[in-house]
Amino acid sequence: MESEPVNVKEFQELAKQVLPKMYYDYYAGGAEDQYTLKQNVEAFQRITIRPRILVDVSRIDMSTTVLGHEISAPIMVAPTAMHQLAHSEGEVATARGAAACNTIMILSYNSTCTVEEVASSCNAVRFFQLYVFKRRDISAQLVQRAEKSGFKAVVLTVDAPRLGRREADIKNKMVAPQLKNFEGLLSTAVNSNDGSGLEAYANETFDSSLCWEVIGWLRSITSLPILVKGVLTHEDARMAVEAGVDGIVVSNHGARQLDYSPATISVLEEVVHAVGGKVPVLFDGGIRRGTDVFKALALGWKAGCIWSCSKGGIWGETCT
Ligand SMILES: Cc1cc2nc3c(=O)[nH]c(=O)nc-3n(C[C@H](O)[C@H](O)[C@H](O)COP(=O)(O)O)c2cc1C
Ligand SMILES: CC(C)CC(=O)C(=O)O
Repeated sequence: MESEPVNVKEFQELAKQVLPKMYYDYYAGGAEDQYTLKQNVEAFQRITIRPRILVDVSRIDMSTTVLGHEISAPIMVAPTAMHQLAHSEGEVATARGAAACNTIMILSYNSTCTVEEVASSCNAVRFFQLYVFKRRDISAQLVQRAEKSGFKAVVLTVDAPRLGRREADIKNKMVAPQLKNFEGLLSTAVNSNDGSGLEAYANETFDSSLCWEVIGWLRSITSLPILVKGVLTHEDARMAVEAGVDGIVVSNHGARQLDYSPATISVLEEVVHAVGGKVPVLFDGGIRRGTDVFKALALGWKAGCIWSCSKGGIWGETCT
């Protein structure tokens, strides 16, 4: 590319040029036929905007609050694993970026930098994304380390009882590195001769028996607010509210888990309606532009509404 990139698509193209194929495919890919991956973006493209004229827009304030934390715009950093596969500074650099933009970063449980390294690198408000291992003691330790390091919320990912079947990772024999957070606790390194090492790591460690009981368990080990990430139906949204969560993230994990799950923008209204403003609703999947953020906002009427875009490195909230 001759000139500076001007949109997320162009950044993605640059990434393809410079990253090893195994890593690019891991970052960019979805599960199985990648039908939902395509739909996440195309469902946004099908929504058009009905503009109104002669409205004074000379002074715009996009700032908002998420769980009481003020951010400059309804955009935050979604949790994505293993940033050091793309850059040696990894999540520390991402956190600095979030701080510079005055927004919140959600650090992945599977980060390549430790929670302590990220915490000491900048003053960004940070949330901690959690997977629950079969070894709950290890997950508890991580949550408690995050809390001690000043993270402000736990985002529990619930759409990965098993890792999605990502066919590119299987073909590339995707390597799972040793993650520093777990050094001395558990081996995460899988160099697989037989398919995706990442899938082997996840299937070995993630607790596939997880059910609603986990919310009570989490409450018993942390005083941080708890958000549930991976809600796609009104039934589960209501159950999450009843379970006492502090927030809901509408997400299909960037189409990396269950292929043929709906495009997230197509279920946002259903979830927002079911939640009825009781807790904030966050959103991610397919956001690639500011107009996508606007569309998600417009569909999140009457509720605090948050959304994210990992490919563009953004997330956000508004309140109407
Ligand atoms: C490379 C990559 C790694 C991810 N890692 C995690 C993770 O560790 N934990 C998690 O809850 N979600 C993870 N996600 C899902 C994102 O948090 C988010 O739900 C999704 O990427 C949003 O869709 P989008 O990629 O279309 O913006 C990952 C997504 C990508 C692309
Ligand atoms: C290491 C993986 C389990 C992280 C993840 O959630 C993902 O790749 O989507």
